[in-house]
Amino acid sequence: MEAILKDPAGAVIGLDFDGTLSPIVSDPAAALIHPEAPGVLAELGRHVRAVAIVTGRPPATALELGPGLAEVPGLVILGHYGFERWENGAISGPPPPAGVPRAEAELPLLIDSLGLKGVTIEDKGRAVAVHTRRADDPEGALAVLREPLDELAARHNLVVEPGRFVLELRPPGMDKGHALGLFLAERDAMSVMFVGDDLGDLAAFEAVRASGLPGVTVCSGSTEVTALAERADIVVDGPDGVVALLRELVSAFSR
Ligand SMILES: O=P(O)(O)OC[C@H]1O[C@H](O[C@H]2O[C@H](CO)[C@@H](O)[C@H](O)[C@H]2O)[C@H](O)[C@@H](O)[C@@H]1O
Repeated sequence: MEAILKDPAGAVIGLDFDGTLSPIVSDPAAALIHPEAPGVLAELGRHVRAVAIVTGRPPATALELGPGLAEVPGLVILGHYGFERWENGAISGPPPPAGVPRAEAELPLLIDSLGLKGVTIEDKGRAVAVHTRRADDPEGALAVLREPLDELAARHNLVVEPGRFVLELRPPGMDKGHALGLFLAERDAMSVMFVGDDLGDLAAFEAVRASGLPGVTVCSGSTEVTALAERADIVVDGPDGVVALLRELVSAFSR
């Protein structure tokens, strides 16, 4: 943190979206960014080298669920775990893998055959997520789904990304750590902070350490995931705590 405070202009600030900037809700389509987050990110963006949102969401969805984000100066969104990038109003990325629609077509029958109720499917374009938060037994449904989804993913050249009551089938070859590492090099970062809440953010925590830069890892704490808090330098209380921390940073930069 010392290096970031000493030279904000050299700092890259990376943040996850769901559970970090946006409070967790039961319906993924109803998620909305913390009302104060776009404003504080805009202030932060005026001081630091770059602000990047590194998320499993498609960048277009993050912008939809994050009104005001498009106005954050210099913001980059590395979506789909880094496969898709939004910057200056434009989205770029490789063509979506053919395996995703094929796997998705098999999902309703598979879920039905396992006798699961309340399990929902989120079509994300270049990935598909299977959510259990609204199942009768979310934890149990996750356990029942794990092996069949591993098998389905392998048949379609996909991998399973676990998260908060979700198993996502997505293409291999990219993760938040790789995405963050490339971004730090691209921006010639002098220091880095990454804020996340879920298992997919562990790779970004590792990238902070592997970069060799002065870095700080922050966990947006919850009762649902403990693995991140155990590895974080700082733990704050969910998106409210994240916004408060970012506000403190902005005040320190302005002094
Ligand atoms: O990398 P992230 O920005 O954290 O995105 C990861 C997944 O987040 C979303 O699911 C999570 O948030 C939902 C809304 O609060 C919640 O209902 C769900 O239980 C969480 O797992 C999103 O729906 C996924 O597509 C993202 O991959």
